[in-house]
Amino acid sequence: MEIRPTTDEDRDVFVDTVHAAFGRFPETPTEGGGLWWSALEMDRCLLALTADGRPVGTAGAHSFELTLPGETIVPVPGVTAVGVVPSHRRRGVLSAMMRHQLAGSRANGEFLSVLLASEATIYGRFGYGPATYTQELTVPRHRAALAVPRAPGAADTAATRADDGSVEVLRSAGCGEILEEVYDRYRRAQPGALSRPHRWWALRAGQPPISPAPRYVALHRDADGRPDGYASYSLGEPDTTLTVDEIIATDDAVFTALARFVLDHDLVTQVVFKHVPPQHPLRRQLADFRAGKVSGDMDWLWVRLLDVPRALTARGWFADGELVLDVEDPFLGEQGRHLLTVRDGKADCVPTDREPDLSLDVSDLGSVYLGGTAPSTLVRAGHVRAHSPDAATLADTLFRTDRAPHCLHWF
Ligand SMILES: CC(=O)SCCNC(=O)CCNC(=O)[C@H](O)C(C)(C)COP(=O)(O)OP(=O)(O)OC[C@H]1O[C@@H](n2cnc3c(N)ncnc32)[C@H](O)[C@@H]1OP(=O)(O)O
Repeated sequence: MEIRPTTDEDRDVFVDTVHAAFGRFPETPTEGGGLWWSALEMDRCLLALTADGRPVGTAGAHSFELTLPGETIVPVPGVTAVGVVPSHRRRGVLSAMMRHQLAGSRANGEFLSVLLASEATIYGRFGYGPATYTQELTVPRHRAALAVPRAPGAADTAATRADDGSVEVLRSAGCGEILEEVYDRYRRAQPGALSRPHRWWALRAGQPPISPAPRYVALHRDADGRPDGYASYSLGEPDTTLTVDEIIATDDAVFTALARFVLDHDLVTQVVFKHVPPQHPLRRQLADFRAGKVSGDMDWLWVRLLDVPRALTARGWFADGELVLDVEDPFLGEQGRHLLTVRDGKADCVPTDREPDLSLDVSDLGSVYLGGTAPSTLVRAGHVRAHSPDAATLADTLFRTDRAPHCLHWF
């Protein structure tokens, strides 16, 4: 078995092999499928070949930026197009490609790696843990009224003040540059969010509103006319349903204005919001709390740490304290005991021989890293070992973030 990086000349054979692994035939370019492949960075893709040169496995990576808690922005490989053809599975082809890819990412100086998992059972063994979650919310229109904010003075807070901006309906085909700019501003402030490289928008490679699939876009502008949010949506699938691909908003009031816009839409019986952060206040804003039904709930971004001290010192922290973490990385055959010291929002992380507070697998550290999973949940699940009664509470306090992570970029 040979694993080698690809070049532009390999694009067709790479794409063909991915399709064979997923049991699909190539999509026609009119559906946007062909465009999606055009965004692949062939110098970041790998092909696994048999001794006689037949391609049997693929793995790729996009060069993204990830926003960490504290609004630090770091480069990450977004692992994608992973597949092994059915005739060659369970012989270690993926394991060999993962090893190759992780070594390559480290050589690039990347200290985190991220992916979206087709199955939740695949990537834990390679050190990835689910780190962000997303929900689909379905709201019948006849129960969609929003409540009047109850808090004294609520009319003046950023989240609930009356909207002094405006909404204009456009078509996604004609406003890509505006969406790109708004998305970029949003993702820089949202922990867990990934960049959408300019190339993607220019190639229209991705899911709506990036792809050429026809979409309406409700574009929100502030009182000065500057775009500060949008909702990309389609009508009528199924009949009389308005489906929101994504609401991108630079603050809560803009999100509310856009939610109000789609919930008020005529000739619609229900609104499906495809991506709502699990802790989002939208359900609380409905006058009828039960009107917002969680119709989908899943993990989204999986995170793997490639360099524990660098990763822990890169993110922002919101409580002072000390914690000793004993981290096992069985896939890479590594183990390290780290003293994490947080003061004034910054962490120091050094090797130590002090007794650990927590013993954990690197995949579980990936799960808690962005603040989307409390360490105590993994202690209660039996995956992380707390060495004292207070250790889990201390870890919860330290890893907690000012804003829950969320990612809705598909790749
Ligand atoms: C980021 C992305 O692109 S997600 C897309 C992932 N791709 C797919 O889902 C396409 C369909 N599936 C496939 O192509 C293949 O089954 C793959 C890529 C998931 C696995 O490839 P393989 O070469 O069979 O994996 P490999 O032989 O290295 O398996 C390593 C270990 O993982 C386990 N494993 C592999 N796939 C799975 C799975 N789908 N579910 C559970 N365990 C799995 C194997 O049993 C093996 O365990 P062991 O070490 O205890 O024996």
